[in-house]
Amino acid sequence: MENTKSPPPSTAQLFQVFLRLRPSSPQSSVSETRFLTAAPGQNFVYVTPPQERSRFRAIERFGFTRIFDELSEQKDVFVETVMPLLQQAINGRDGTLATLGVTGSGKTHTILGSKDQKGMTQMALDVLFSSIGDRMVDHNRVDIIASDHTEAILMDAVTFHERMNSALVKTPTARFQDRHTSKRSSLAHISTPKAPDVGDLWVDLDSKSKYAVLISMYELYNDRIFDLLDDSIVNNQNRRKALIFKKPSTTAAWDTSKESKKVVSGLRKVYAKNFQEALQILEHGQASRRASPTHSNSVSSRSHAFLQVEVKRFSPRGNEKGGASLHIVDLAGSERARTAKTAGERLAEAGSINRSLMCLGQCLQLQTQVSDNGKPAVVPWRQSKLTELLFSNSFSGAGGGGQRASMIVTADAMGDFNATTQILRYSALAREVTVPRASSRQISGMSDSSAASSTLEELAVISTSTTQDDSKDALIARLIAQLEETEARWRDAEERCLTIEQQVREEVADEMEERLEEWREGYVDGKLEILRKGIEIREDTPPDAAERIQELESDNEALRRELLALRREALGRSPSKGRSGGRGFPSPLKGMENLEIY
Ligand SMILES: Nc1ncnc2c1ncn2[C@@H]1O[C@H](COP(=O)(O)OP(=O)(O)OP(=O)(O)O)[C@@H](O)[C@H]1O
Repeated sequence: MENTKSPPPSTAQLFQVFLRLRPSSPQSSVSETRFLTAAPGQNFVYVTPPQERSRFRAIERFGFTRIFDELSEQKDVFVETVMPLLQQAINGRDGTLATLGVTGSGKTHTILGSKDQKGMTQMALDVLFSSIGDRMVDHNRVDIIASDHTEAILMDAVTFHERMNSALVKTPTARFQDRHTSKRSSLAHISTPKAPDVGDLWVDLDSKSKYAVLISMYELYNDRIFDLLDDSIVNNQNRRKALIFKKPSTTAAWDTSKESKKVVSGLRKVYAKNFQEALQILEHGQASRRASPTHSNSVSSRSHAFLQVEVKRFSPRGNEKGGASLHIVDLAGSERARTAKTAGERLAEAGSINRSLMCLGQCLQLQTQVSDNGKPAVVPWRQSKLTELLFSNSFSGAGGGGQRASMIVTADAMGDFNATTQILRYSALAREVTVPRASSRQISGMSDSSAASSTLEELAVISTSTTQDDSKDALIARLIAQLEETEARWRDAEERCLTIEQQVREEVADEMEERLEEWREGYVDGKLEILRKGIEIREDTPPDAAERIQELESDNEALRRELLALRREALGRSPSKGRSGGRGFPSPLKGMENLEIY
């Protein structure tokens, strides 16, 4: 990163990237301290990690085309970002303005403004219509305006307004009507914006031409394109039909570009004669847009909204000579499910939003990079519907080269640190990581602002030293100083690595100890359980008395049978067998013949 006022433009750079800081307050923000500081007079912003992280994280510096600090007015932003694109559209080149940022960081505020201030959209329409003035093509000749609009449904603002209103009147239930009208009344500021006045601004027109302005609005919701000016869906959003983004079947006679750019087919295009008509169209379209309250923002946009302002140029006889569009895109905010406390449908929306923004981030990151062969890196803008809509609107089709798109990154200096830094990392045109020379202990001992400003001073010293036109000796001295500086940083980094390693080791040891303890407890409990079960198994159940009597009786019976058998055997062997009172020994079983056996 060089110390120029703006980061060096890259040949591959497609988007100019501006950073806008929104005024933060402890009520509206999530961080307790500021972590973003814009360097006065420079196009860099410094990100200082919150205290609890500063021990391990370096300070980052991001470069942008320009930074608008908290005090910047809507008009300041408009002059720098939209005016060149508006002039470009008048001159026949398409252009895109988009806002990117964490939810609640001020994207919609920038694009549509508030009760007190016009947004970029109202200012662009105001300047456009007041510049065209009476050089508007005859509004009764809608047929000539419609000459090449085979892919669109064209109507004038009066017809559109009538259709929208009659759709509301015909509403089957008051509930839908209420929803739509209450949504519109909450957006009342769109058509009744106050300051700032842009009467002193104008774009240069071709003095021999007449002009016509067509307005269309669509949203990309869950990766599908829906017309926001479709009156048939006023009452029932579920009847919405998704539109296709495709190459048109015919192109205008004046369009000599080799590759015709894709268009959203079947889109309603409303011809507005003046600023007030344009604002009414805008209000209707905005009321149809998906927005829901989330924890992070009470009116969070849940879709990416595209406003297309098509400027057509005609000869005094009414022949179309050219045309180009300015696209103003309000991107839905990236969010963390945990912070936004979303669930169900809201969570699915958030998933789709985050995926498309991730893809956009990749494209933005690659636009500033050069591939190995020295050529600009290929930007994969066709890989998501969002990037295809954004990039093909800006970079294909008719018209020459030059600056065609601007991205305003919005950020809250006291918002979500991680989410904001992530967006800055991929959207910034340049990035530098710096390990502060002051030790982490010194920094954490200072107040936040003094830590940040001392680091800013230090970085400024390092930066300015590189731009001096030194003699060789001075150059050598400077290189030695830089080497020492690098060595010091290296030692510092090594020290921090050792600290982290030590910390990780301690954490791992603690966890192992804990696990071992859990295992030990489990092992002892298991053993005790086994022993308890063993005791239960060995324990004899007391015999039942009836069972015991039966057992003894059967033993008794067996013994009786045995005794009887023995007696018979003994009688059979006796010498006095058959002769009672004979000679010899008296029989041992004498007298037992009549023995009763029980
Ligand atoms: N520069 C600013 N000046 C004053 N108020 C601002 C500014 N930026 C944002 N705000 C206020 O902060 C609130 C949130 O802003 P906004 O709705 O524009 O956020 P967002 O980025 O569009 O959010 P989401 O992505 O959820 O739609 C609004 O009340 C808005 O008025």
